[in-house]
Amino acid sequence: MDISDKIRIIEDFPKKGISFKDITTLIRDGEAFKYVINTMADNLKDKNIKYIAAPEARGFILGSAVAYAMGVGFIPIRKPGKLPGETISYEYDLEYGKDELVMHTDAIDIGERVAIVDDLLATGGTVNALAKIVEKAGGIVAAMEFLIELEELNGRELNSEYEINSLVKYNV
Ligand SMILES: O=P(O)(O)OC[C@H]1O[C@H](OP(=O)(O)OP(=O)(O)O)[C@H](O)[C@@H]1O
Ligand SMILES: Nc1ncnc2[nH]cnc12
Repeated sequence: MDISDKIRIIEDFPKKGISFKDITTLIRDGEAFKYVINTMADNLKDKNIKYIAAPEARGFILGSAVAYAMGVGFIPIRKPGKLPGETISYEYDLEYGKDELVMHTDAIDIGERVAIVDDLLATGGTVNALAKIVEKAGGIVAAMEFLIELEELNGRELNSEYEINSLVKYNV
C-alpha cells in the first residue's frame, strides 16, 4: 500500500523554513492507519519486545496502537510535570527548539527489551533522549520504528547504535 500520498505537507509550520509533515491526514484514513500499525508490529515481531515506549503527543497515537497490535505493554514518555511517580529525565534538541522527556523510574526492569515508536525521525534528538532514559532505567533498546524519516537531518547517525526502520523517507 502506498501511504506517502496520505501525508500532508505544510510549509513554514511551526516556523519559517520548516516543511511540516502532517500525519493527521493519514490517521483519519482507517486503512492507511491500520497498514502503518500492522507494518510496524510486523517489523518488531521475533525481537522479544516486552514494551513499546513512545513520546507524547504524536508518538502516543502510533506507539499505543502498535503495542495493542503486538499484545505488549505501552510506556508513555512525557514532557516534565505530567507523570505522578518518581521519574528519570533527559534534555534534548529539536529541529525547532529544546525539550525534555520524562519516564517513571520503575517503568522498566533491568534487562527488559523495549522498542521505541514515533511518528517522525528528524534530528533524532527525541528518540535519542528516550533511548538514554530507557537505558538509565536498565532496559535494552531493541529497535526504533518511525512512520517518517527526514533523511537530511541525520537522525540515523545520532542513533547509529540502534536498529532503525522507517516507512516513508523525505529529503527535508
Ligand atoms: O527527531 P527530532 O528532531 O527529535 O524530531 C522529531 C520529534 O518532533 C516531533 O514531536 P514534537 O516535539 O513536535 O511534539 P508533538 O508530538 O507533541 O507534536 C515528532 O513527533 C517527533 O517526536
Ligand atoms: N518537519 C517536521 N514535520 C513534522 N514533525 C516534525 N518534527 C520535527 N520536524 C518535523
